[in-house]
Amino acid sequence: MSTTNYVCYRLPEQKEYVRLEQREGEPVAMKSVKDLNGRKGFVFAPFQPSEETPVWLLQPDSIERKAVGEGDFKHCEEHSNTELKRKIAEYEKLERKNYRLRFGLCKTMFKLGKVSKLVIARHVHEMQYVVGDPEELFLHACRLYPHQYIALVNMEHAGTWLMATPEVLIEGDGLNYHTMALAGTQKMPVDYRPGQELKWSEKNRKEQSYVATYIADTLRPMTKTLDHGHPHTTMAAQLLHLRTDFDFTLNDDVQLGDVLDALHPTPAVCGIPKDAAKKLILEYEKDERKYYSGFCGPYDPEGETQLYVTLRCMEIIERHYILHAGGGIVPESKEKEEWKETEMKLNTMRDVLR
Ligand SMILES: C=C(O[C@H]1C=CC=C(C(=O)O)[C@@H]1O)C(=O)O
Repeated sequence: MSTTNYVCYRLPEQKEYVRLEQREGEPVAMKSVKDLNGRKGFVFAPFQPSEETPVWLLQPDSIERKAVGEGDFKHCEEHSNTELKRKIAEYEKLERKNYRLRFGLCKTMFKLGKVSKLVIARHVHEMQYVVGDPEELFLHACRLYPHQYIALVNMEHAGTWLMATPEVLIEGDGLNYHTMALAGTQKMPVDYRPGQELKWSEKNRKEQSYVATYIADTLRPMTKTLDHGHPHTTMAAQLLHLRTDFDFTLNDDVQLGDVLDALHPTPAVCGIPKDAAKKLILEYEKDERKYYSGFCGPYDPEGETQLYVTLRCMEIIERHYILHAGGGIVPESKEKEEWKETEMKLNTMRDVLR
């Protein structure tokens, strides 16, 4: 499927999307986020850079702006094969058991004092849908989720990924930058009005405050100015999250790649303390996260940068889709509720398929 190197992205609230293609040569593969210093292009970075999953930088020789339009999406067909259905049911049982085990392990790590927050993720194989054209799926996602950042990344060596994410990692114009601490989740009530404030549990507030504190502590030594607002409710497809916004300008000797290297991965996708949490995640989700919970978007330290965290996403592989979603676990978390939360997050991509 991934024979050409192209990306399509649509910023929140926009009616147009951008299609970038690199026909000459290959996207640059980098070993670390810091290697972005002095470069520009479209970045596709993994949770943890490695030989198999480097940081990619696509440098387009074709740039098109196109209307999303109305369009009529032909939904993916479902396989009717009973043997496949039996396999899927078996797989789902195993996946449920596996999550329970990892949640238990998380609680042990809290008791041992190794971590105080850990994001555990699920990597779910959906095999019952017959694959459609990824660009059609992208357009369908744009129409379904007008308030999200939608991106389709198709790179020969990274595969084909589609996302509808609410989380900005860094956006700015070369001078003024913005980021957000996004965490805590609840289902959006049917009568929810945009801007409406809701009650948030102590558990959700704590989960989000870890992210806000981490961002403030990380940015403080790198920035000339740093301002932040209060945690408030924000929408993401069928869900609500808690969010704190940060605006900042960089110290003269700090480059944007250094800031990304310091920030990523935030406790919204990793944990606290960062190194211990990352070590546990790499131990238990070694080959699975890949580009999920990394970041992607246009990057130009002297111009426009719009980098988002790769959440509510799926990898499209010839015969099936691998959907990814995780959630922050703290000692107060309850297993069944956390499982339900990951199901709701997975539904963002499932709803694009069904
Ligand atoms: C890790 C994910 O979401 C993060 C962003 C918002 C809320 C989150 C939470 O409530 O756990 C996560 O930190 C995901 O969607 O896979």
